[in-house]
Amino acid sequence: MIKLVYWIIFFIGFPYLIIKSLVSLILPIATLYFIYCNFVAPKLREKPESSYKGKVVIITGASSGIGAEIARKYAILGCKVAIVARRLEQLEKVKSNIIKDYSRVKEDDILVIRGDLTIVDDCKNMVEKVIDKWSKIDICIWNAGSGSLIEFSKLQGDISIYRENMELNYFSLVNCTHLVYKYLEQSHGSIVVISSLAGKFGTALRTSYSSSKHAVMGFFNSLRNETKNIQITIICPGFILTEFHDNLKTLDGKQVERNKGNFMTASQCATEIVLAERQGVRELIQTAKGRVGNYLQAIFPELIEFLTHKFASASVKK
Ligand SMILES: NC(=O)c1ccc[n+]([C@@H]2O[C@H](COP(=O)([O-])OP(=O)(O)OC[C@H]3O[C@@H](n4cnc5c(N)ncnc54)[C@H](O)[C@@H]3O)[C@@H](O)[C@H]2O)c1
Repeated sequence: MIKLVYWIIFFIGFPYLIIKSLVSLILPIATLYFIYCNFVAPKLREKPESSYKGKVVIITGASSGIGAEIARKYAILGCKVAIVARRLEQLEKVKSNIIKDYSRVKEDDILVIRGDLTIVDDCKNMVEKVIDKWSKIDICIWNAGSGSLIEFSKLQGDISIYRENMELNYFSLVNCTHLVYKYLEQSHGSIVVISSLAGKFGTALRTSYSSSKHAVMGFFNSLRNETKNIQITIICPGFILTEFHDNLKTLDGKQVERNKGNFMTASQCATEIVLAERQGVRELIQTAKGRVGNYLQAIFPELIEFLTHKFASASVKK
């Protein structure tokens, strides 16, 4: 009988005590670490608004949506802003609206550059123009991007949409980063990459878009390890109210109908992006569901796959 009691203490009592003390030690430490990393450290790192005066910022895809709003935020901070996209008229409109709304932003503070970022010479021209005008580059916001919704099994022997997504969402960023690298090293500057939740999770209909955003995140997460002088911030927005959804490429070329009721505004999205850059955040996932999903994915990938599959089946049907 006494032996049995010893055995119970040995096999249940001791493990119980060890686990309990570990939990009571590890849980508070993990919670404090989480709070420090997510709330305290970013505040401590936050660059003051005044340090942005005169900084040179390049923003790609600034003719609409998130890019246009980011341009506005940096211009208000007193930066010199180069806005880049293919549609010159739209870019001029973005520029004149900013100048009209904020009298302290002058004509000379915003440089409009027309360019298709999938064309290497256009990217070179973009960098040359900025250096000619302001002789330095401090922040690059790689925002231009396009999406697609494709059911893989319906492809008819043509993967051109995959190449187009990759060309703009991945290769153009690699090329532009290569071109600005030495300037950013000199200025100890920043790169902000607008990825997507699709860069963190794979979901149905997004084999093309999601792979291009996964690729770009892989590139910048690796590059971060090669440089000490350049800050790299990756942004993963959820659904944002922009033209992006009207321009999604589909196999039949038709537009996709969407209920946009709960989409975040481009202005809110841009405010969070600029703050993330100021606070030196390495990765910002812009929705609560996305943040929880990201933690769960590391521990229970099957659960996330089950959930994404469930939601995706509904969207494939639609
Ligand atoms: N809107 C969303 O729900 C959402 C969600 C997650 C991620 N994103 C990402 O945010 C970024 C900005 O998208 P948005 O929502 O503002 O959409 P948007 O369509 O308003 O903006 C895209 C911008 O990229 C420009 N662009 C497209 N192709 C180009 C090219 N070849 N050369 C130069 N410029 C080009 C467009 O002219 C436009 O200015 C994209 O990278 C997109 O993948 C958007």
